[in-house]
Amino acid sequence: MISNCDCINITQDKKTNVFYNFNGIKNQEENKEILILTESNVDQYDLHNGNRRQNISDDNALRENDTQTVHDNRLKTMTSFYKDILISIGEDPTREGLLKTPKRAAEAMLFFTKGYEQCVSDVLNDAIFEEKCENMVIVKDIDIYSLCEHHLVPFFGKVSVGYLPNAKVIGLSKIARIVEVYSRRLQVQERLTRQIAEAIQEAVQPRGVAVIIECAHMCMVMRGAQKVNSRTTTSAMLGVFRDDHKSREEFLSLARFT
Ligand SMILES: Nc1nc2c(ncn2[C@@H]2O[C@H](COP(=O)(O)OP(=O)(O)OP(=O)(O)O)[C@@H](O)[C@H]2O)c(=O)[nH]1
Repeated sequence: MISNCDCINITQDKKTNVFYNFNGIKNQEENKEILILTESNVDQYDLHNGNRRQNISDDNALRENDTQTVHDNRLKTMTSFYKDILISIGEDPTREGLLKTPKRAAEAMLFFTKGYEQCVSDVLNDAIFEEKCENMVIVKDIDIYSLCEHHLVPFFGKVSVGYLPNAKVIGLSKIARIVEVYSRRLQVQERLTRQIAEAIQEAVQPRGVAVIIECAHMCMVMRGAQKVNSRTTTSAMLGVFRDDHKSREEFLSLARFT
């Protein structure tokens, strides 16, 4: 903490040198007032572009350093907001069926966005192995559930990830964990696709990475355009997969996208 005024603390993120302020409830343990990002510092975090978390070595998830007290304060604040939402839609939050709903909804939202609690380097856990493998590795049909950042409603589907190793392989489960870190955040499908590809590229420096995602977006199904059967496919091809159509074809055929 570098300065303190009545109800706002200005804090410096040591990794990025970014200054940001929190408002809210006192954290007794650390004698800091820390609660929730304000609108002004969301820009500083470049949350919309996800730029701050592009680089594994500089990946610093927004809620990664939450203490239990900060987590409890988030939950308390969000519960109160959800109660207001119930009132705003004309409901009675005191009726029996809704008594616990604000807290449940707050817990659910924190779960849906739990990717902010982890960064890629945490989940990798050094599970990178030296291996003389030159053939394509594909992990396919990984289920994903994410939240569209425009409407805060779900999009979900499957992701397939392939890479051509270059003397190093990554623990298979870590591919699924990387997918989880980035999908459990507010997202657009294109950025999610790119972030997964770039994280694997950075982790094992393979000859190429291919990521393909197919999702149904509830913002297009349940509201708006209401196109129930629409699916969105996005891909990110890096290295050999971008330059060599045979490798790309092999990936698409093994991942069953052709
Ligand atoms: N490219 C992209 N667009 C998305 C994604 N998720 C939601 N969107 C789009 O974000 C857009 C937001 O458009 P707006 O016109 O600002 O919002 P809106 O009035 O709710 O739009 P409609 O959905 O057309 O009713 C919509 O076209 C959504 O389909 C995504 O993952 N990728």
